[in-house]
Amino acid sequence: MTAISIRGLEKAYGSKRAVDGLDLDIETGEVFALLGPNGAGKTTTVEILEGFRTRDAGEVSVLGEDPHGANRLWRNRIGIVLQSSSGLDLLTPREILASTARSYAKPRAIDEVIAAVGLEEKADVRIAGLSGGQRRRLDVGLGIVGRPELLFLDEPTTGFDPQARRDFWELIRSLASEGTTILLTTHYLDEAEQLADRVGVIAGGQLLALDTPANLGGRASEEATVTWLEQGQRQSVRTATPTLEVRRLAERFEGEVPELVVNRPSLEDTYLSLIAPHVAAHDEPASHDTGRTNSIAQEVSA
Ligand SMILES: Nc1ncnc2c1ncn2[C@@H]1O[C@H](COP(=O)(O)OP(=O)(O)OP(=O)(O)O)[C@@H](O)[C@H]1O
Repeated sequence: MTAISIRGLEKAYGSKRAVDGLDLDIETGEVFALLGPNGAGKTTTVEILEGFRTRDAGEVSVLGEDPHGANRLWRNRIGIVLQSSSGLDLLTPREILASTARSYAKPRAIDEVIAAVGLEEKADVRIAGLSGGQRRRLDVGLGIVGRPELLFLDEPTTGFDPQARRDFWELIRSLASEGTTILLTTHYLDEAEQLADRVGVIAGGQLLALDTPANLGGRASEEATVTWLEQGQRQSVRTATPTLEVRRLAERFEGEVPELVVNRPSLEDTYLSLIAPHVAAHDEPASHDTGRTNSIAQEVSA
C-alpha cells in the first residue's frame, strides 16, 4: 500500500521554483530518506505533505487524504518532528509529553516514550535544563507519543553525540519494525544508509535519483579500488572484479597481503557526484522561517 503519493508537485516562491514537478511514492511501512543540498526543496515538500504549506500544482495523497485542509483525525495519524522546538522551558519533559498525549486517541504510555528516547534521568527536570541533544530527543518523543502511522523526521539527529545517534537509530528501527512509515530528511549520509529502505535525492526541486542506499546511482556495480602495500609503496588498481584481484594478490604474496583494502564508492561519494552539477559555489542560507510551528507546543503554551 502507498502511504504517500506525489504527482507533478510544484511550488514556487516568486520566481524561485522550490519544487519543480516532483513524482514520488512512499510505501506503507517504508523508511524513506529524502536527501539534497541546502535549498533543494526538501522542507517545502515535507511541509506540503504535512499540510502546513499550500502547493501550486500537482496531486498529493498522504494516508489516503489530501493534506491540504485535512481534518484533525488525519493529523492524529501523523507524527512530526520539527527541526527545532520552541520555548517550553518551564515545563518538564513528562509534563509536555503528558499534555500532548491527551490530544491523541491511543497515545503511548509516557514512561515508554521517555525510555524510548533515553530521557529517564531528565524526565522531571525543567526543559530549560536540557542540553541541545536532550531537547532533540524530547522533540522525537513528542513526535511519537501519539503512536503515529506516519512519522516525519526533519534532520532528527542534528546536535546528537555519536552514542545518542546510535540510540536514536535503534529507536527508528523499532518504530519501523512496528510498521510505522517514516519519512526522514537528513544531511547525514551514514544515517540514510543505516536507516532507509530507499533514498531519494532532490536538487532544484527535482528528483535526481531514487533507489536503495546500496544501489543509488549504480553504486553496487561501480568499480572497486583495491590497495595494498608493496616494497614500501602503496599500490592500487580499479577493477570490476575485486575478488579476483584479491585472490591474485594472495597467491603472489603467498598469504597475507600487507595493508589490503577494498573500497567501493561510499553513499556520500555517489551523492556528491549526483548533486555536483546542482550545487552553486556557495550554499544557500538555511531554510526560511516557514510559519510551521509545533502545534502541540502552541496548545500547551496557549
Ligand atoms: N518562505 C519562503 N519564501 C521564499 N523562499 C523560500 C521560502 N521557503 C523556502 N524558500 C526557498 O525555496 C527553496 C527550497 O527551500 P527548502 O527550505 O524547501 O529547501 P531544503 O532542501 O529544505 O533546504 P535545507 O536543507 O537548507 O533545509 C530555497 O531556494 C529557499 O530559499
